[in-house]
Amino acid sequence: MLSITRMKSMLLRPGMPVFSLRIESGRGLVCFRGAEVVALGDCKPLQNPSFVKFRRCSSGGTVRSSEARRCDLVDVGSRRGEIHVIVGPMFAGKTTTLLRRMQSENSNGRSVAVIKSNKDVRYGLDSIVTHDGVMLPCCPLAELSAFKHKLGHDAYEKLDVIGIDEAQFFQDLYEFCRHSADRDGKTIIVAGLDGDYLRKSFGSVLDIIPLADSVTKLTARCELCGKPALFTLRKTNDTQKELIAGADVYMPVCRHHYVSGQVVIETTRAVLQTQKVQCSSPL
Ligand SMILES: Nc1ncnc2c1ncn2[C@@H]1O[C@H](COP(=O)(O)OP(=O)(O)O)[C@@H](O)[C@H]1O
Ligand SMILES: Cc1cn([C@H]2C[C@H](O)[C@@H](COP(=O)(O)O)O2)c(=O)[nH]c1=O
Ligand SMILES: [Zn+2]
Repeated sequence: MLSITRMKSMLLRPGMPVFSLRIESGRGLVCFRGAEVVALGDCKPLQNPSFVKFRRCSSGGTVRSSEARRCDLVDVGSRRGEIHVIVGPMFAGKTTTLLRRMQSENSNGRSVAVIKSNKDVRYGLDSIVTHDGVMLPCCPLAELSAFKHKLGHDAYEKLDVIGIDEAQFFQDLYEFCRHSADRDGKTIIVAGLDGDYLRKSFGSVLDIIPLADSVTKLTARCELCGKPALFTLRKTNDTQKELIAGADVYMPVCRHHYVSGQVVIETTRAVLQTQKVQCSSPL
């Protein structure tokens, strides 16, 4: 633990690497090397810090003779971050579960916000919408790193819970979840596809499993036999990984019907390819 009193007697020593501290309320002039504070300005005392989070100064580099840097001190000790991941095939209830969890957090008096990828415009842009048509306002983004700036620093500081839908479309998912939970003490609830139509890892969803407090894999109903559906079958011949669509293109299936269905689709694709080659070659 670092008390303000320990900070008083430190003097700047030129040529030292400098970090910065952030405090939740107020701002301070403080520089330190490792856990040693090397200079102190008009800092407000930390409210009973169980520990303070050290971060390298945004300007980085070393301290020149009499220079001090404006930075904040944050007492993150009282806020413990969490990460909860909800995965499964399409139509498994991932968005429904996320939406219900966010409503529950909100009714418990916690401040919540939901983000979704701006790639998903199937049912509208500024709401997350389940396949049943249930909606919740959200912030559509291309990258999660834009969220704090878009929401505003003070509003972000007040947030307790952040929901992320269609997480497979965010390339910066890992770093956003890590920083928001570890550094900022937020509860992050992530909903997304674990696999694409080929049952391959989709985006960074599987990468955040090692960061997670909990992982929930949901199932849908197999459209062909009614058994639990683990996978998403693409009914068309499209082969690109990202194809925004609903039941017109995709259906949830069990393992048996995925394997048999995939065989039918691959055979059809091969036949069509052969016909295309024959049609294009001279007689
Ligand atoms: N084959 C299916 N199995 C399960 N639910 C289905 C199926 N087809 C349509 N649905 C509907 O989809 C809803 C789940 O929608 P949603 O939460 O948006 O799923 P996800 O986000 O996982 O794609 C279910 O409540 C159900 O009404
Ligand atoms: C399997 C698969 C899906 N997608 C797209 C299709 C939808 O727009 C979303 C998933 O929506 P949901 O909330 O899980 O129903 O992802 C894709 O681009 N590629 C795929 O392989
Ligand atoms: Zn089946």
